[in-house]
This record gives sequence, C-alpha cells and structure tokens, in this order.
Amino acid sequence: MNLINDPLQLASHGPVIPVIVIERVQEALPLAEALLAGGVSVLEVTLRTEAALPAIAQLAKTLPEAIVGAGTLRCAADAQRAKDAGARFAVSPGYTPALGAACRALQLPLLPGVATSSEVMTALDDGFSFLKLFPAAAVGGHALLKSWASPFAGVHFCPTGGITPANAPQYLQLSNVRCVGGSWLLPGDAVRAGDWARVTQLARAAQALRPA
Ligand SMILES: O=C(O)C(=O)C[C@H](O)[C@H](O)COP(=O)(O)O
Repeated sequence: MNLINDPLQLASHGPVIPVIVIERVQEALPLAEALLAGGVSVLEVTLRTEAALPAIAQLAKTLPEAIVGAGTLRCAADAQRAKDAGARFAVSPGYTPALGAACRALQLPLLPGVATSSEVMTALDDGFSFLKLFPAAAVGGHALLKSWASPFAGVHFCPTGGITPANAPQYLQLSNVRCVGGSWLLPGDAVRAGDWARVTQLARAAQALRPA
C-alpha cells in the first residue's frame, strides 16, 4: 500500500475511520486490538492528549497489521512529532499550506480538514484531493457534500464530526464520500471500564455499514 502517492487507499480498508482519544497509554493496546478484532485497521489517534504520541509509538511498533495515524495536527511541529512517533498518516481539523508542506517533506500522507469551498481550493492547489469535511454536521453535512460533488468533481471526502451509525449510510451513499470518521466506536464508559468486547462489537457493526 502506497499511502504517500494515494492517500485514498486509507478508505479502502472499511467505511469508518475511528477517531481515537487516548487518555492513558496503557489503554492503547487493548483498545487497538479490540478495533482490529472487529475488522477496523485504520486508526486515527488524535494528538489531543499527553498519551497520544507514546500510544502511537507503541501501536506502530507492536501492531504491524494496524495502520496507525495521528489526528488533530495543527502545525508543522505536530507533523514532525507524528512522524517521529511512527504515524503512517496524518489528519488535520483544518488546512494550512505550511502543514501541507511539512507533511509532504516528511512523506507523511495527510488527510486535511476543510469546511469551505475556498479551503477545498487551497488544498487542491497544494495537491490534496482526499479531504476531511470537518466538523461535517455543523458546516452543512450531507447537503454541503452534495452541492460540492459537481464543482469539485474528482475530490473525495471523509466527513467527520457529528457522524453516527444512523446517518453514516446516507453520507456513504454520496458519490464524493469514500469513508466517514467518527468517535462512536470508542464510548468513554466502555474504554474506562475496559469493555473491549463492546468496542469490538461497535467496530464490527461499523465495518458492516453500507451506503443507504
Ligand atoms: O481532533 C480532531 O482532529 C478531530 O478530528 C475531531 C474529531 O473528528 C471529532 O471530534 C469527531 O467527531 P465526533 O465523531 O462527532 O465525536
């Protein structure tokens, strides 16, 4: 798999990329194993917690069957940290040319966040055509993506933010949506309780989601 030349391959592993927040490093391995057991192998670990980078490093080393990436990149330094930890891809809530350039220099495939037509055009200018719509539901969701299909033909999206198992099939049915992102596979109470069977069950259900 060559994610650098074709980040869209991230979407070929299943319809849902889980957005993961790791509070304690020791949760990372059981949590990732639970997702893998449910068939979900592309894992976005957000750089929102202290535990994120050590967790990415651990998962990258111990779970070669997982494709572990870093989320919430906001600047070039984040890209460097993600790469150093062993992330194989990166996701950002928004886009700046500086972040795009840093990821390219590091050969770190980037799924950049966009919320407006101008941001789509800025990302396209810099060679990114697989984009995360964020925060999807808040900025127009399904209707926005449908409106973008024609002017932005050839651009693919991973809507994230407000996606649920109930509305995911409608998003997946859009011609310009290749996968969705969401945090629902990892409910806080299940993670705190170590209820990994529930995570596996949610992962399996997510993996089975189909266009409406
Ligand atoms: O931290 C980031 O970079 C993010 O991407 C934020 C996440 O995408 C959303 O928090 C997921 O949204 P929910 O699935 O509605 O919980």
